[in-house]
Amino acid sequence: MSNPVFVALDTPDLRAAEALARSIAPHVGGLKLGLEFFAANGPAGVRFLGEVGLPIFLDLKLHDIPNTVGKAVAALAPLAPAILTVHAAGGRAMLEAARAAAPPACKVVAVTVLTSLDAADLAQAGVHGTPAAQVDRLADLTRAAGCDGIVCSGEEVGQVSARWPGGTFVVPGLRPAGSDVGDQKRVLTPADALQRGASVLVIGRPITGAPDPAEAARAIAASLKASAALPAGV
Ligand SMILES: O=c1ccn([C@@H]2O[C@H](COP(=O)(O)O)[C@@H](O)[C@H]2O)c(=O)[nH]1
Repeated sequence: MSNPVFVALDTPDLRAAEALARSIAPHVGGLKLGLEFFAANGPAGVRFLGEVGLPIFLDLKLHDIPNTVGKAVAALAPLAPAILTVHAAGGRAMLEAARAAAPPACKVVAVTVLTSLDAADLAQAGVHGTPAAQVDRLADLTRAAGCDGIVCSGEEVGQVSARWPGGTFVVPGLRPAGSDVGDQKRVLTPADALQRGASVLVIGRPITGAPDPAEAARAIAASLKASAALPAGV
């Protein structure tokens, strides 16, 4: 993957998503479509944006019993996503069912600890310890289930990528220095995350909410090159 940035098109508006996608396409490596977009536009919307010509990351964060998740993944397979998310907390059998039902070319990655959560949030949910410890536990479970990688924050990607050679490490919660973090709690800059071992950089509002999204995407790509984190020519 040359340009690791997948832009999160978090909008229910199909035409707005298309316009954004086309304007930033030269500066990103793929499009991430999540719950907001999928709830409004469904599989037809995914096919429509597929015509932009960039890899599609379906971020649906599936989390249910193994039978249900397996069948949902099978139903999504004709959309040929490059990446698909499930929740690692769904357990080993659910992760195995997702991997078995996905096309071989689709990377199935499991969300460990959402980047909008910190240690206090985890404690409220009965998980005591640091986000980093929980990410490690769920990464081990995901790997044992045969999935391709995980979603974690930039704070954990260094430790977890060192433990899992060949894994795919998807990192959201990315903010260029000085930008608004919004609802994210575990954040890092895109260049720092890449240098720590991220494979895929998920960036939404810093691009889509910018006055000039194409310029914001271009500047982020330039920051990756400047930090020597991205191969020349990208
Ligand atoms: O732990 C996670 C998992 C997924 N996301 C998704 O990434 C983007 C982030 O958007 P920003 O606007 O850059 O904050 C969004 O689509 C989330 O659903 C995440 O943030 N954290």
